[in-house]
Amino acid sequence: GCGSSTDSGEGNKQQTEQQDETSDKTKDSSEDTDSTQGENTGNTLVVYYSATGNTESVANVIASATGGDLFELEPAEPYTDEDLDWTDDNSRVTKEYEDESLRDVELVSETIENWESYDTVFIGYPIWWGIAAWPVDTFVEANDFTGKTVIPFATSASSGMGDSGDLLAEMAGTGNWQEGERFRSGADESDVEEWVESLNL
Ligand SMILES: Cc1cc2nc3c(=O)[nH]c(=O)nc-3n(C[C@H](O)[C@H](O)[C@H](O)COP(=O)(O)O)c2cc1C
Repeated sequence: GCGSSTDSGEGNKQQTEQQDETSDKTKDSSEDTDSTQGENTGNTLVVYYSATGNTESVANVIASATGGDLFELEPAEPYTDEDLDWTDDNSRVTKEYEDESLRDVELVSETIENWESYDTVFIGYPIWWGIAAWPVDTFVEANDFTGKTVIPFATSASSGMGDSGDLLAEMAGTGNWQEGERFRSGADESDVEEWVESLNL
């Protein structure tokens, strides 16, 4: 079922400052990060969108392996099985694929509590038609990744990462984006763990 695990309370949207990369802001007067420091070497966040659970499984393994926090991106209007039927010319996902202007998927929440405290951000998604499932676009466009290491990951039936990571990096415009990794839909936990270890975070 769709995750109801985030009960961060609706309506506590922090202001998302939309900043162009020209502003060299050195002020950081807002020390509102509650004690997120501790246990781990760095603060890791695992953000993901998953329509049918495959990417979620990988995200869970990454979070366990890194001690990171999980955040599920939830479309305000969730995709039903019918919506996801790519064999149907009239399904929601097919229409969105064919008309880029329809891909602005509104999310339940696109801001993260204590965003400043994370220095490594994993971003996970299913591959749709060779690119990242577009619900993640909204998140990527809404946040400032300056100073963060960003590591994309994906699940797919057979396609590789393709340009999905590069396209997201372009959309973000900020952040130190890594190459990332694609896993098959039913990836073994051990494969994911090995990959995380290889990153030497
Ligand atoms: C609309 C749609 C398009 C897809 N396009 C591709 C594709 O281009 N290549 C591929 O290998 N798998 C494709 N798939 C399969 C998904 O990438 C795969 O099932 C993935 O693991 C789903 O992740 P999720 O369970 O987290 O949503 C597509 C699935 C859907 C629903």
